[in-house]
Amino acid sequence: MSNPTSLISVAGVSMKFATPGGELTVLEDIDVELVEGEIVALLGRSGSGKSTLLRCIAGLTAPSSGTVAYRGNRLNGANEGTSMVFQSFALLPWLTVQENVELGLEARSVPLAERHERALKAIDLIGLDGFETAYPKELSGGMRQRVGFARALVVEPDVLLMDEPFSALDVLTSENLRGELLRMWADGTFPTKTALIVTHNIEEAIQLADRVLILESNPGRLKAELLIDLPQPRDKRSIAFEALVDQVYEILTGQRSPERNRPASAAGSPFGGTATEYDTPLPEASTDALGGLVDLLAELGGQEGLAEIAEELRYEIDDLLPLVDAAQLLKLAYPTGGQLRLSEQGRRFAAADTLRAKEQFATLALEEAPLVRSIVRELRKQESGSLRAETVVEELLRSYSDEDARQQVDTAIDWGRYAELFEYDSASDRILIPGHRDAAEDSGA
Ligand SMILES: Nc1ncnc2c1ncn2[C@@H]1O[C@H](COP(=O)(O)OP(=O)(O)OP(=O)(O)O)[C@@H](O)[C@H]1O
Repeated sequence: MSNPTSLISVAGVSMKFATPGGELTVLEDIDVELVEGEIVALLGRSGSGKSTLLRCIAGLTAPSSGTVAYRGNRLNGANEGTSMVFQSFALLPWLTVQENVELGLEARSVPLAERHERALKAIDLIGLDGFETAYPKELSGGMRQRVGFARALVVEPDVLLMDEPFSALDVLTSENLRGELLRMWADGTFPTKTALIVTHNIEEAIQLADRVLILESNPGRLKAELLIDLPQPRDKRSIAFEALVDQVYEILTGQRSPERNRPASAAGSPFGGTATEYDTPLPEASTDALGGLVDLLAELGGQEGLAEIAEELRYEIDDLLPLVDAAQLLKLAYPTGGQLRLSEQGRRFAAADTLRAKEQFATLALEEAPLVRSIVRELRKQESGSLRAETVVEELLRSYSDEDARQQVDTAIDWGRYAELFEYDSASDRILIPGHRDAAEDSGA
């Protein structure tokens, strides 16, 4: 049997962006080969660089280093062999369904009559006949995304690129659309040779793909590749499917590097702390949700599969994994083999009354959460016993984006308030040592 034709070759691709603190490496040394006849899923946490890699493959962004080639030819601009389906549908509201679908062909200078004919065929294929003259606002989310698919497929691309195409749809609609696409793929009517789908939904990746590529974050590196050789249609309740889901959770929660991908030029840490403090970001987890997770685990006997927890809570990985990271950082629980297990600390925390739980949390936060510790230390140095939250954000801008820096401070405030290590006055945006509210109001510093 001859080897399948290689359509896309990504070799040594890295991507860096400039930030106020220096360069941020988003993708590092990625090698990916897409061959004819396969569906590949690219899975990773939010911010791991999935969309950036997809944009490099589409030729919409040039990598900082490395190459992307289509059928052996290195890209130098848009990749003519691909078309894209977006999470947000990206339809033009003033054009009808048919006109939106024809757009893809217009960009490739296809004559008018042929455009009409091919658009009607794509509309028919994707189950949109009857809606040719409708405007996007008249359509449900599912129908709008069908237009997104028809517009991408009308050019009959060698490689269909999909950026979380189902994540804006409700569960039933996305299930239905995924099922239809798989049926077309199986009976050979799907007019593309290969498909690459970006997703953060583990079950979706395993349901659709022949191969799942897992990207790790900070920086985005290829962490693992899983071959999924289950026959289609795949039964999500089967033991083999569930075992694969557990395996992905295990990979995603596996030994994470404590070193943050901080910009190369950044040095030092907030308020003169150590480099390690600077490099350990707080996971975006509220104390409420963290307490809820620990309680749930305790109710379940101290251990449960991450997939089962996600299902129970109806959480996506981007909801659950920051909580798991926070529980792990604070030594309340730890992931092992796709399961989450309470530690002795975690058991005590779950069993404690509110006051004791807060005291325990305060000790853990001071020991394990560097930013909380830095803030407490800095507050003690201030005569007013208070500090502008924005000052902390500014310190963090040396190594985080604006949004991430504010999120770090918001999380630290939530943790510190719950632990009663400090208070926060939203009107003045000041963090205060408990009991120093009046002093801060007087000083105005
Ligand atoms: N043009 C840019 N300039 C600076 N930083 C950028 C730029 N584009 C992306 N980033 C950063 O690169 C990182 C990866 O972004 P990307 O959108 O590729 O991740 P993702 O895995 O697709 O995330 P999500 O699942 O949230 O969409 C993020 O931290 C993002 O802020």
